[in-house]
Amino acid sequence: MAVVGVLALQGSFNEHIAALRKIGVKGIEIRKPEQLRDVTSLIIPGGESTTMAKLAELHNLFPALREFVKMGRPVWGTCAGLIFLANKATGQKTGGQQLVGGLDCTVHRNFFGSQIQSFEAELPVPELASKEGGPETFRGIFIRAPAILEVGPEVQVLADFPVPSKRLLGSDPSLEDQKENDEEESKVIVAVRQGNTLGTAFHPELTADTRWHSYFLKMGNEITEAASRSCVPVEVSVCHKQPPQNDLPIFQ
Ligand SMILES: NC(=O)CC[C@H](N)C(=O)O
Repeated sequence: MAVVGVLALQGSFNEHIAALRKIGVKGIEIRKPEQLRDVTSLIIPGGESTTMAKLAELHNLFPALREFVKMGRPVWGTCAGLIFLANKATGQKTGGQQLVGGLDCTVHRNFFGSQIQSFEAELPVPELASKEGGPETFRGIFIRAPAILEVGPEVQVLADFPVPSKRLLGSDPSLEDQKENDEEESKVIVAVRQGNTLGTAFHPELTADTRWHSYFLKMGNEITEAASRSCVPVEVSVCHKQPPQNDLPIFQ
């Protein structure tokens, strides 16, 4: 049986563990570097990335987290976790914060505004639906969420979200004069994959739809199978044919 580590310094780690339990997978809380040895994949949850980074520093977790990503183990960052995994973050607090890195993208913190501007949206998720079945869209819960503004060539975009073009002007000074863009729509990226690294700007663990969790688990299977045919693959056989219920919160 797969054992997934969930970084448990702060934020929605319990909700991720509950979502994993729903698909029959054990999630264990990670608070110390040596605990990473016991898991084959890792989820870095949402929360508050500056606080989480300070706690990770305090527990000397950054070198072990970077090593884990470098080894090609599957790692998924949601929201603040996505910020952790980005190679570059903008909109940080004064003094910045340490990042784990590994995901070739630029993430803008709090892109959609403050806590009260948090929102939910149905996101088209073609790759997720083709691999996991179920509805063509996924209900994204964005809580003071970041957005991905740039990705490198090896990054696969799994979901994006429309925003007014002028919303992006502040992030690219060369666009300042394009006032005619006022009514136009652009897109920001909200879910990506690069090899075994997955990032979502929203919170799948706060919905009843476990497709991102099973998608992530299968990323683990892909490398396990490649590394050793003798390993027992993770069983993830969840039926997603019915549209998921909106039954927040799922944490039990
Ligand atoms: N829901 C979240 O994880 C929010 C992330 C938060 N805005 C940060 O910068 O850390």
